[in-house]
Amino acid sequence: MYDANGTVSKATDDLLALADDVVRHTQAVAKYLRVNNYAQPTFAPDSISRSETPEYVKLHSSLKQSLDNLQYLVEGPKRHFRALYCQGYELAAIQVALDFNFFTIVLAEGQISLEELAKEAGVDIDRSSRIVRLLATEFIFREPTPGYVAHNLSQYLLHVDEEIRSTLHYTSSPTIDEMLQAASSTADNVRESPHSYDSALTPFVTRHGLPIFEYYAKDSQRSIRFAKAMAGWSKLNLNINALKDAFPWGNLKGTVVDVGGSSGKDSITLAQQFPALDFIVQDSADMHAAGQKLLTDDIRGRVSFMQHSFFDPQPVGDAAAFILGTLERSFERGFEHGLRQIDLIMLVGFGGKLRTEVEFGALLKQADKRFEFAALTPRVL
Ligand SMILES: C[S@@+](CC[C@H](N)C(=O)[O-])C[C@H]1O[C@@H](n2cnc3c(N)ncnc32)[C@H](O)[C@@H]1O
Repeated sequence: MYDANGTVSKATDDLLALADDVVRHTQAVAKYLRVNNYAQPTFAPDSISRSETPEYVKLHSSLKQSLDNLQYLVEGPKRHFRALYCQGYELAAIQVALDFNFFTIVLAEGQISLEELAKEAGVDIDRSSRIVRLLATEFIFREPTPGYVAHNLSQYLLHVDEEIRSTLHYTSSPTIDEMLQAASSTADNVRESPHSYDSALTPFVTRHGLPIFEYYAKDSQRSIRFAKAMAGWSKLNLNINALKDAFPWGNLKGTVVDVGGSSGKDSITLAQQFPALDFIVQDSADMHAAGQKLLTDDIRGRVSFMQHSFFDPQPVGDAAAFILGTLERSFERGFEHGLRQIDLIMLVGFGGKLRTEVEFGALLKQADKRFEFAALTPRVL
């Protein structure tokens, strides 16, 4: 199977050796949690949080790599494709559950009969039950007694966190037809322009007829959901400690400009931590409407929103720093799957790509030679 450099490693090309690796890495994870007084994960519905320290992320990544290799070796390519091929149908089930509010109808406590769920959702019991039962195999719902549905860990998270629910919804819902539909037009888009691509002709444009942010500019409701989805996306991906630690924010004084900062989640988090700094979040008015709701009293006076397009000259001339929010870090083998997914999201939605540190530095210099590259924050872990 594959080692840290992505090459085939003889040492682990053996079922029992891989199983040993899994045990060894699991022991390391459990020990780290114990020594640092973190709770051990359980299947209890509210066992949601996991440590976000760089040490934990590294241990988790090693374990995951061994688990993935072991699973692949056990199932082989036929079963692997069988599972991959069916993922679209699982997303379809999630779409129905999101559109018909299953995640809010099934409460965080107790259980509800499938009949009642179907009635409240306004969907027949036959299809409601089938959707729930497929999602129960994905740790989303449970059927503790026949005919009754209760939350599982993932449903609990979706029930209590509207931002994460929005992230899932904008990615997968057919009624707000966005990213999943755009992704399904990727091959058509490549056919339209097989040898080059740019931000004007993305799979999103192929599918929806106009670029993503023009699409949002025409629809306030979807735009606000997108802002919430960005906040949820940060929660799913961002190692907030890494963002805080990646740059000596404490040494700065003055104003930090968060360019294309959406609802300002990054700025809000940093403002809570670094009281000497003010933040200006630049984005569209709809993103700001969503951001205003996230402000807490302790930082209200230090985080402001400015409607500004990054294609126009930067009006804040004396900023202490600029945050260019969609930075991703260069690949590390353990994170590669998640990063490669982001790379495709960038292609589908924006005609963009994931850049390594070197590529990003070159891009900044191309924009203006006076830019100094300060730090690349690990955003996807
Ligand atoms: C992918 S989101 C990233 C949000 C946030 N920076 C983060 O990293 O989570 C890109 C953001 O850029 C904003 N945006 C797109 N075109 C823009 C423009 N011309 N000027 C300013 N912001 C823009 C979008 O509204 C959106 O909020």
